[in-house]
Amino acid sequence: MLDLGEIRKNIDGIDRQLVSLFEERMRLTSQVAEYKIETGKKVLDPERERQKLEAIKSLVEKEDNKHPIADLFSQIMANSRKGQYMLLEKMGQTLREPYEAVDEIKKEGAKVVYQGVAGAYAYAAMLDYFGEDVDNFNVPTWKDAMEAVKEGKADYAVLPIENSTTGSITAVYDLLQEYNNYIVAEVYVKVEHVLMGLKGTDLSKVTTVYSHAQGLTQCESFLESHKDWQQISQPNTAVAAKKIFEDKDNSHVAIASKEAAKLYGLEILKTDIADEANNTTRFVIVSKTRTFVKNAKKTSIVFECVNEPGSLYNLLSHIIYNGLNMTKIESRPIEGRQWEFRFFVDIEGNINDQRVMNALRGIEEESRSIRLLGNY
Ligand SMILES: O=C(O)C(=O)C[C@]1(C(=O)O)C=C[C@@H](O)C=C1
Repeated sequence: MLDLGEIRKNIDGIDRQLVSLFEERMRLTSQVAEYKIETGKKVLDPERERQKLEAIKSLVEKEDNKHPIADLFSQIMANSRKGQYMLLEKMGQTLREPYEAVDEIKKEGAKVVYQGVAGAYAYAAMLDYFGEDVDNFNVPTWKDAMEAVKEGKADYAVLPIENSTTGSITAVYDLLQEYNNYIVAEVYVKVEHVLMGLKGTDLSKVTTVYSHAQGLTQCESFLESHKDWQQISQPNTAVAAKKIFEDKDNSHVAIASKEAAKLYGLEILKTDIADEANNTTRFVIVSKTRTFVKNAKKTSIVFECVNEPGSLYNLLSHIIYNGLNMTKIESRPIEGRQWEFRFFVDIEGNINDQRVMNALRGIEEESRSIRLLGNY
């Protein structure tokens, strides 16, 4: 009968040797880092790693151990690289481009653009962040909003990026990639649909309800109890509210935001009519300048990795290795390269946080490209 205690004691002895050899190896790779700092040589040396793995595999006696040993040494070298990036960043050898750090994003006198019409949810997000007196204008598309910021016609754009029920707004992610604008803040707006009509509207006399198709779908249960109402969709919820105001017919009602009711002087007939109580949209505030608040807590990046096994895993390992929390990942196809993707990632932390610096450094060195989208 084998003695488990005895076997484990032997394993413990071997592990002690592995740990001490690992530490000795890490000390040597720190010296390599010093050499690389002096000479400007890149940390990642794919040819050396390839040769190393081949050599290691040829050392094993048992064929079955070839794959596990290569796996183990890939990890050891990945960790040695991470240690080297950490040293490089500590020595001030950063690749990060400079930015302006401010106490607060400047809101006074700012000109803001949003997509849609007054009373829409982007409009509510804008008022929420910039205040009621903000100097603003609207444009028909999200791309127009990005363009207005790029051309300096607006200081900031307000764009929806994700909804808690329906997910990411992928077109806006693509625009963040296309334009060299930066995310400087975010705002969460609860999408609270309310029923509105002219002052003194009698619900029992209503014949028609207007809203955006999404608004009608999101209030399905409420509309079930008003089956006799004709449902008519409009380009967006604010247009529906405007229609009630203009048509002056008190048998017509609209489903839109509270802001839309206020804007068109309509009476709120019923609140909380959406099926999903916590329907929230996250909006980003985008600027042309690299100006981030000093106490920013979230870092957004976009990167592309080479199309080979494990490449995404390896890049994300920089986030894990530095103990950071990744709060979001979104993949989008790369135009002109079928079935290749770029990844949008949000991590908790400020870009001045050592751990964030190390992770971004590692991804920068080992990805095909990376861009900092914002720190807010
Ligand atoms: O030899 C080097 O240049 C090192 O930086 C050391 C090491 C390793 O851990 O073996 C780490 C990273 C390189 O990609 C190659 C090898």
